[in-house]
Amino acid sequence: MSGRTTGLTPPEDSKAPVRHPDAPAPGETLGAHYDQCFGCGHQPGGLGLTTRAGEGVSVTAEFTVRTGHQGAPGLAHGGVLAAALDETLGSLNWLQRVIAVTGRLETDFVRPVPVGAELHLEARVDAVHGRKIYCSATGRIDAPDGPVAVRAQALFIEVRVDHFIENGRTEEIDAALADPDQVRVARAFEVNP
Ligand SMILES: CCCCCCCCCCCCCC(=O)SCCNC(=O)CCNC(=O)[C@H](O)C(C)(C)COP(=O)(O)OP(=O)(O)OC[C@H]1O[C@@H](n2cnc3c(N)ncnc32)[C@H](O)[C@@H]1OP(=O)(O)O
Repeated sequence: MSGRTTGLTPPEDSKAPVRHPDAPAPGETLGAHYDQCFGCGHQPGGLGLTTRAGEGVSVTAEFTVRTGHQGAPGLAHGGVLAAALDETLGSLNWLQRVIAVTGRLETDFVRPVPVGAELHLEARVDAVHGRKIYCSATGRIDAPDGPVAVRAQALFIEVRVDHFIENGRTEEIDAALADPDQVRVARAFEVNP
């Protein structure tokens, strides 16, 4: 394998990640950050990922590959697997109480994942440098210690809630801002909203 790109290598003066004191306890299920989210929301075509807080700044998640997730016959689409990794990595936001979005996501597809398989994902923050959050994730087939199917290295960039307000379609942003549950979730992510 060719190894990491420089964009995913934490600078030498990076800091160790810090779990926020108000982060959900290890084992606690993390809710959806947005009900319409393809990854963690509750919509028929989505992944319906269930994520739990882990130790330190880590999370675990599972999702079952369904027929609507196919690329080749009987196998999960690579983009769906990358989305599952991306979503699991995004859930690390809950433990740091920051809002961060994916800047770069590098994925290794190690094994094909059949329809019906349950993908067990684990993600952690490796290092933080200013707004840059360096993290990694692994997806295993059918058990937390099952064969590795996918791996990812990622760089998330911390943003303010304005990132969504300024860039999202007005219709959905207005609905989100009018929804007290959504505002509560945004505040749970952001230390200084
Ligand atoms: C109301 C809703 C509330 C709930 C919300 C919860 C949402 C959670 C969602 C989770 C859902 C799941 C997750 C999802 O799916 S998130 C959805 C997918 N991601 C996006 O849509 C992000 C699109 N990109 C952007 O908006 C901007 O490019 C961002 C914000 C990322 C940076 O633009 P910004 O202008 O702000 O910053 P900057 O350009 O000065 O860069 C800053 C630093 O970062 C470095 N850099 C940047 N990119 C890369 C790269 N590709 N490789 C290597 N390095 C990169 C850059 O060199 C610089 O470094 P340095 O010079 O400082 O050393």
